[in-house]
Order: sequence, then C-alpha cells, then structure tokens
Amino acid sequence: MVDLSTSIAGVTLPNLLLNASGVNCRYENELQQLLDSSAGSLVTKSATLSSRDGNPEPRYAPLAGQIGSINSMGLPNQGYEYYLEYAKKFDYNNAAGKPLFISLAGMSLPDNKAMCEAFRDANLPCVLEINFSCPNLPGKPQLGYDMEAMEAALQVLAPIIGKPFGIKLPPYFDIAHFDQAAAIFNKFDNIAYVTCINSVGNGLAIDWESETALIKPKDGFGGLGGLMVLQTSLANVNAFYRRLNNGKQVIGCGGVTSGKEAFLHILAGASAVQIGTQLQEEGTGVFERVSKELEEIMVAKGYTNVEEFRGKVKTL
Ligand SMILES: O=C1NC(=O)NC(C(=O)O)N1
Repeated sequence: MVDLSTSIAGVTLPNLLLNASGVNCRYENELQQLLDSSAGSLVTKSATLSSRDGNPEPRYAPLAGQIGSINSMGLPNQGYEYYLEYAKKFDYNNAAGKPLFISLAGMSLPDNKAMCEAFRDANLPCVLEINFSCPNLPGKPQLGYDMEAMEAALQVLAPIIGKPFGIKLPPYFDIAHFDQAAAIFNKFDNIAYVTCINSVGNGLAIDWESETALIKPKDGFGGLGGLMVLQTSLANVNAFYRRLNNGKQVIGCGGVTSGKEAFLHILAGASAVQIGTQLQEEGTGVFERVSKELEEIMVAKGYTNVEEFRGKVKTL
C-alpha cells in the first residue's frame, strides 16, 4: 500500500491530487463533485470582487491529438462573497479530511486587499491562493510578470492575510526571472507555497480546414494548458523548488494526464499536483485513475510515500 498524502501550508491532503483553479470549480455543485471524487482537496475558481460573466464564447477548446487546450475564459466567477459563504459553511472536519483552497484574482490591488481583509476577518481554516497570473483579461498585463508590482502587492497583502498562503504563478522562461521571483517570495515568511504554472499565456490555436481561430476572445489568443506545457511546468516547479527557502513548497500544475506526469511533478519537487485540462476533458474520474496509475508507478519503483522521491530528480 502506498501513501499519497501530503501537507501544504500546514493542512493535510489525504491525496496530493486536486483540481487546477478554474476547472470544475465555479459553482457549489461542481465543488461538491470534486469533494465526492478521489481528489484530496479542491480549489475554487479565482474570485474577483464582483461576479463576472467572463469573455464571449467559444472561449475554451481542446487541441487536436489531445496535446492540450486553449482558453480565454476571462475570470467568469460568482464574486468573492459566494466563495466566502461557501468557505464559511464548508465542513473542515469532513470524513475524507479534505482541506479547502480559495483562489482570489482581484482586478486591482484595492480589490485584492478588500477580498483578503474579508477572508482574514472571517478567520476560516481555508488556505488562500492569490492568482497573479490570469493571461486572459484584455488590456491587463499579468502581475506575475511585473516583479516590482508583484512585490508591492505582496507587501500589502501578505501582512493582511497573516497566515500561510499560496501564489498562482505564470510560467517563467528565463533563469533570471526564476531568480528574481524567488528572491521576492523568500522575503515573505507566510508565503507557504507557489503553484506553478498557470496557463502559458497568449497562444493562438487555428483550425487549418476552416482557417479560423478556435476561440473567440482576443482574436483567438488564449492560455495554453495540457500535455504540451508539461516540460515548461516541470521546469518552473523545479526552479522554485531549488530556490525557495524556509520550508516554502511548490504545487505542480500543467500537463498532468496520467500517473506518469504526476510522478514527474513530484520528482521535480511538487508537494501536491493540480489537474486542469485533463479534468476538463475527462471529468472527476481522472483523480481515481491518476491516483491508481501513480500508485502503480510507486510500487514498481519501491516507493511507499512521496517524500522518498519528492524533488529527487537526477541531473547528468
Ligand atoms: O488564471 C487564469 N488562467 C487561465 O488560463 N484562465 C482563467 C480565465 O481566463 O479565467 N484564469
């Protein structure tokens, strides 16, 4: 028997697999589906101050050959108070022992400040994941790519949040950016983890027969996810695993379609693993399948728990 449990930001997950924020997590019924699945936890759709319809449809499409997906959802969500109410009535002592993560993506620093203050005042056991990386808001650059602005935001938000929290990061592609971003995060004791990665921003998927972009928003430009971003995701997971100190952890997200990619994320340093595109395409049964596949890999390799190989990717 192998143990897939983990702990993140001081909370225990009976299974290290959970959804990527944004997939199957906007509405309470979807969140219940995640709770009823084999996932070890759940994270809500990134919330803004007010509810949003998001971008015009079609705004999500799988890519041919199951290599991934493109999306430009535009942060459609019920508004942060919906998720605050959900967090207030969430059963933190549920039989399955599943903790709750809440994703926040304020459209401005004052918005993020107001939402973080509301969650602070509610004093709930849920863990906040601040999304600095939505690539799909027309005219709004990702905070994760503006190091000064990201640090300034953290100087405001970290003290308000007070307790351990996480940050959802965009993919970085330059070693200097890994260095700069990690140096910023290491300044804040209550940054407990980073989630790497959000979608690879502003790809363009075109159907060759119709000669048309697959999605409507932003002339077809959207965030790329799925198997095609696996290697970028593994690099970001490992880069921050190597650079973050004082027990800060990494949640891996990107390209997990089977136990094999989940295993690779753990090998790269991930303490938990989020599934997005494959959850969107397969449904919540993906958690049982990937768990079983991961367990089979661990048994075959003689591992009994993930700490035995987490972060132990070998180099030549
Ligand atoms: O942070 C996000 N990442 C994405 O890839 N899409 C969603 C969105 O567009 O709402 N948000």
